Amino acid sequence: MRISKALTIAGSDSGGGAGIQADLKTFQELEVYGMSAITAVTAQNTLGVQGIFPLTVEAVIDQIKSVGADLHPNAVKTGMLFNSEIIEAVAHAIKKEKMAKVVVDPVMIAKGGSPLLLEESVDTLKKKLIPIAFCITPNIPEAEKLVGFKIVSLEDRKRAAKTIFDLGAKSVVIKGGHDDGNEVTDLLFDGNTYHLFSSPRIDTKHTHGTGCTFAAAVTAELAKGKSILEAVETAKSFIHAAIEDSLGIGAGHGPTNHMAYRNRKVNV
Ligand SMILES: Nc1ncnc2c1ncn2[C@@H]1O[C@H](COP(=O)(O)OP(=O)(O)O)[C@@H](O)[C@H]1O
Ligand SMILES: Cc1ncc(COP(=O)(O)OP(=O)(O)O)c(N)n1
Repeated sequence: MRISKALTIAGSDSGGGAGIQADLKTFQELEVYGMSAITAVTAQNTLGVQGIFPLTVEAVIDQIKSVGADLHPNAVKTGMLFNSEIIEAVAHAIKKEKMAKVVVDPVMIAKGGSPLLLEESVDTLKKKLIPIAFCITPNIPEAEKLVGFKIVSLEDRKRAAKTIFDLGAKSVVIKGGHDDGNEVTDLLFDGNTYHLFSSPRIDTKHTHGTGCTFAAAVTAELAKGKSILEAVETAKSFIHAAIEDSLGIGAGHGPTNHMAYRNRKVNV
């Protein structure tokens, strides 16, 4: 059996809904072998983030090197990177290990408001990581931080996607969860064409880890050799099912159901 492999370079969420945990669950559900390099440990649950403990640059680099030297991932995802030192080291290691198909989820602030990236590190993200991204997946507030203007209309979103593309990413998905309206629309710009992916908005507070899960699904599909268009299409279906069938656990913003997409396929 020839299995596709994906590496996530991200923070650990003790609550299991976001970060490394969400990524590995998503890889597994999409039949991709998952590997991890942890950048920071968070004490976190559905009520918020109670503690953040970044790892040393050496610890992060050694994990990426170990995976690169032996297991050769077909695609890589980055999530919470927390500070400029970690961003620079991760970008350097990815290049040194010649890792391809890098999906950058530019995680900045958790839904509860806790900063998962230092404000002063946004510039490092733009200069060091975006230029090596095959795909970058900001939500609307993250895209606004990257481009420096407000995104209100679809035209603003298209302009922002092109501006981020011009920083060096090969494709850009600006997700629409933070927009309003009865539909949630994600916008993909592949350098030539703008593609829209819409679904009905699910009325729920259980959306913890949606961004991580979506980007991990894109990464898994790219690892299997799918095109960016196919990967985003599957990721959108995966996250929609995961939100719709959410587990209702925890007293706050609960996680999504990473098993939902598979269960639906099994039951058709
Ligand atoms: N209420 C919702 N109903 C349906 N899909 C949603 C909802 N909220 C987010 N999504 C989807 O989840 C993914 C993550 O979106 P978003 O919330 O913008 O990112 P983040 O979790 O990074 O803030 C996107 O694919 C988006 O379309
Ligand atoms: C360790 C860790 N990484 C990333 C996030 C942010 O995840 P996201 O998918 O954007 O979802 P919310 O946390 O914003 O609901 C995180 N919380 N923890």
